[in-house]
Amino acid sequence: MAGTAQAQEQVYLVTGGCGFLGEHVVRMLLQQQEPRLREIRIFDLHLSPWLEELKTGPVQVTAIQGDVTQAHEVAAAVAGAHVVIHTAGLVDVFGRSSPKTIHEVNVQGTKNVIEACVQTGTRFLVYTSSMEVVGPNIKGHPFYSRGNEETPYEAVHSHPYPCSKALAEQLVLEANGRRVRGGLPLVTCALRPTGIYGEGHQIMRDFYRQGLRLGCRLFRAIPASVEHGRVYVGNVAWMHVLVARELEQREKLMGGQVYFCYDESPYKSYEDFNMEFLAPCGLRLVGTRPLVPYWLLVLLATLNALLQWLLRPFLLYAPMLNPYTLAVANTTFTVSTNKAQRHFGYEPLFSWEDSRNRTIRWVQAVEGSPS
Ligand SMILES: NC(=O)C1=CN([C@@H]2O[C@H](COP(=O)(O)OP(=O)(O)OC[C@H]3O[C@@H](n4cnc5c(N)ncnc54)[C@H](O)[C@@H]3O)[C@@H](O)[C@H]2O)C=CC1
Ligand SMILES: C[C@@H](CO)CCC[C@@H](C)[C@H]1CC[C@H]2[C@@H]3[C@H](O)CC4=CC(=O)CC[C@]4(C)[C@H]3CC[C@]12C
Repeated sequence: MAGTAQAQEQVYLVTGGCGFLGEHVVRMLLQQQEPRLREIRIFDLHLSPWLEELKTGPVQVTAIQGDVTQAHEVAAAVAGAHVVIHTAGLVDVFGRSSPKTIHEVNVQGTKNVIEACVQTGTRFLVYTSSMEVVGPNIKGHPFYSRGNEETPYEAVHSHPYPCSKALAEQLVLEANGRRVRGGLPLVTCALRPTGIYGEGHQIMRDFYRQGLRLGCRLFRAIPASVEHGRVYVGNVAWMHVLVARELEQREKLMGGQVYFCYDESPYKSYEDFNMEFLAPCGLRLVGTRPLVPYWLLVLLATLNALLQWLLRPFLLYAPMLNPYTLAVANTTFTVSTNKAQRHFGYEPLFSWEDSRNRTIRWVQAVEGSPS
């Protein structure tokens, strides 16, 4: 009996568990049948209907509607959890939300999660950071090609999203070793995905819809030579699950560390990579070189930013193209590292072929193929 109680003792909390990545983390935790998992708590501002179907399995699934900016709500959700996987965040590089709101959710929300761990005695915290904490910086320095966690880069930000992710990551790493209730040290680490793709990726869906509107075409805007790191959502989720599992055994090695999320996805430009999925769904990318000169794109992006500012009192104008998204899309950033493999034995769970097929099937199922 004691063995059974011991075997099923752990409670995991996934903040943002109804988001694009969060849903994959939750499903992965259940699929992998974490041996000691008794309960998964899903804490999100908006709860999704699919949660209901998960409630019939052997692991208790508890949905908690809450806001990470509210310290008391976070503390109540964290109390009694062994591990917190903090994926909740406001992902906004389009200017939909104010900088203040982005800061509140991403920075204050993360502070609340850390303080809740300390107050309630939760020892293990996995934070979903981002490649954006590195760059591109405000000085316009090129990102790096095939970089790793040690590659030097002057990370200086002005855009609210990367600023907030960088600050939050710093808080999480600095919290490593703090004494939690009961006297034991908090063990934290941060995972930095590059651009995530896969089932549920809204921007991919937006590009697909845009292509359909344009007669099954998309027009190349970024040179094919600018490579942008991408990683499959299932592998990112798997990395989170592995880190959560291994943190206790390897706290000395993993505590306070950052890990880029990587897999076998090929190095390509943002647009060429998207075509890996959109071409089998009937779209084509027009042009082997950008059809619009770069200076014109910069001008359009600046105009969009100006229009957004002018129209803000009346309506929300938030197009995909703005100076920041152009800078990210137009600056090479790819990672090549095996730190996660060395530190906690990570190998991608999904091959590139599998990741690609799953994503294609999702685009086809969501939208239906054009005739
Ligand atoms: N999508 C991407 O390419 C990348 C995302 N990330 C990070 O991964 C994490 C998850 O991102 P996605 O799944 O793409 O975003 P998402 O927007 O799909 O998911 C975020 C989830 O957080 C929840 N949330 C937002 N504000 C909240 C609040 N105040 N209280 C409670 N829950 C709240 C949302 O309801 C949503 O379910 C974020 O922290 C993001 O910064 C990092 C690198 C790349
Ligand atoms: C210039 C346009 C012509 O088609 C293309 C614009 C594409 C952009 C909307 C995307 C290009 C790169 C993306 C970002 C990148 O993948 C890294 C990210 C990490 C995160 O943590 C959040 C999302 C994002 C900022 C992602 C957002 C969309 C792009 C800027």
